[in-house]
Amino acid sequence: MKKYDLIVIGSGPAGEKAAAKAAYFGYKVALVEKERTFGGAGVQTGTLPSKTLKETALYLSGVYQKGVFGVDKEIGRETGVHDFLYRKNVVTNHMNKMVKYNLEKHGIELYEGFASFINKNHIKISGELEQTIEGRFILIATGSYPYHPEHIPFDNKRILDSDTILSITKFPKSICVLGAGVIGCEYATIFGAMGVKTFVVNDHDKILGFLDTEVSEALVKQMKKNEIKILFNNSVTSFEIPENDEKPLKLELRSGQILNVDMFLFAAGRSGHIKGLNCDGIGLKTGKRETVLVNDKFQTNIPNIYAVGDVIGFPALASTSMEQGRIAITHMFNTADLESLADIFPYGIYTVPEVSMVGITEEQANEAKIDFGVGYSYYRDTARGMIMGDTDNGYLKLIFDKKTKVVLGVHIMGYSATELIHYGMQLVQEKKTLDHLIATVFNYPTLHDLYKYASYDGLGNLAGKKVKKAGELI
Ligand SMILES: Cc1cc2nc3c(=O)[nH]c(=O)nc-3n(C[C@H](O)[C@H](O)[C@H](O)COP(=O)(O)OP(=O)(O)OC[C@H]3O[C@@H](n4cnc5c(N)ncnc54)[C@H](O)[C@@H]3O)c2cc1C
Ligand SMILES: NC(=O)c1ccc[n+]([C@@H]2O[C@H](COP(=O)([O-])OP(=O)(O)OC[C@H]3O[C@@H](n4cnc5c(N)ncnc54)[C@H](O)[C@@H]3O)[C@@H](O)[C@H]2O)c1
Repeated sequence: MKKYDLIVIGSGPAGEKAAAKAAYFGYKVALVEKERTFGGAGVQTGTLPSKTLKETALYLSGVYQKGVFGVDKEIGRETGVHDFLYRKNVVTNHMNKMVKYNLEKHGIELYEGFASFINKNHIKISGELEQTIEGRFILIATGSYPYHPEHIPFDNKRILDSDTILSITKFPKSICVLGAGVIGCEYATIFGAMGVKTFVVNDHDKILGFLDTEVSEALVKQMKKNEIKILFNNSVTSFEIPENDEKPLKLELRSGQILNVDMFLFAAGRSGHIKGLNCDGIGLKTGKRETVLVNDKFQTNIPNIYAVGDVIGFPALASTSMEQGRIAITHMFNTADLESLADIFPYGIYTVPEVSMVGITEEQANEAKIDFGVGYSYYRDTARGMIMGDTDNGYLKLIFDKKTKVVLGVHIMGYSATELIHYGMQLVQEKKTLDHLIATVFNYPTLHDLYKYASYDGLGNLAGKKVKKAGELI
């Protein structure tokens, strides 16, 4: 039987980065992946496919060219599902090879098959070739899958989840998205940009519940402007699927309304991938929504078994999953480098328009009884925003401590928000002040001016010279 220092289960962002780090430090590593492809939800079904589809939708619809040239680009009649999925397939295939190359380059031994625990050191691999391998340490990085409530008749054709939406063979004229979390909002705005009549059904009165409420409301306004209809405090209670695919699905809502749409996308949560691992059999503690319970070192209740990524639940991001993988290796092998996950990290929502945030929201500042001020700046008021012809009512909002003027939170809605946020993250991490910000020179014209003018606005607020109304949007 082959013996390893470490066996990693899963080749998603968490498993790949952990395996590569352990191998880099000279340990003998095996990685087991149940699929023929590498990269998990990060590469195959989640992060990169959806981000590529967003870019494709922007390109095909010319959303951002409208603001510059003032013309609506009609999505060509001939634009079909093939064009829509083409670039996604190119990116996925390329990144699949990149992950495999990275694992092989580090000398990691790859096993194809389904892994399950025999005991705390032995993993059975089921597949074409059944075998058992032994590991001093085991890392569970099995990710998550779309949760399937019983009352939803998924058929992989028209009633879909975020995995099966990637294999559509026909473009819908209309779609209902259930859930206004990250997946729901991102896909709703992708389909909205493609000119698909889009409905979002959410069981709360707020989309993307963790966002600063003002920003969440600003995104709702933009979605409505892009003709996406959001049905709040509602849900889908029953489904009627006609035999003839040309006829619409009939969805009954909790409110009693009926939606007749071509397609339905479930985007209301995911569960951890622990089925078949035999966690109970070896006494591994698990939690809600099929997650594995870990301590702050990502160690389970069985000391040589660690778990990272989506399978441990929140925050369930590719960005944080990779770091968790690297940190788990630090603790297994005492590499003494990366000890813990940064407590300040950004959220990037790849909607149209993008939204990104770091640090605290107004609601959190109120809850913590912080005496805070706010400062706003709008894309359209910057030279770069004017050149771009901002069509998103994009803006940046700073939240700062009134006494010290230290920046506590940055919130951006608009073009490239997920890129622009990183400067804001540095400000929050390093506790920089508004004075520091206005003394900083940026390239001109760039969108970084947003930071400078939000600072001036904040300082104006402090001095009682407010000229803009808070949260003002066209
Ligand atoms: C639609 C969508 C969009 C997203 N967008 C973003 C984004 O923009 N930014 C971001 O940071 N995050 C995003 N995420 C989240 C991100 O994809 C996940 O957080 C990330 O992929 C988790 O990484 P992981 O390695 O834990 O798991 P996964 O990527 O799910 O990988 C787990 C791997 O383990 C394998 N596996 C499972 N069980 C076994 C077993 N028993 N034996 C062998 N192999 C097994 C699976 O086949 C899979 O390859 C998105 C997710 C979705 C669904
Ligand atoms: N850009 C990103 O970083 C990104 C993108 C996509 C996904 N992800 C990750 O994937 C995870 C899962 O995302 P998600 O959007 O599926 O889940 P989620 O839990 O974030 O959102 C689910 C939404 O659906 C609503 N909902 C739940 N049940 C409902 C029902 N029966 N009827 C109506 N509405 C209902 C919830 O109120 C919530 O708003 C996220 O936690 C996130 O970490 C990240």
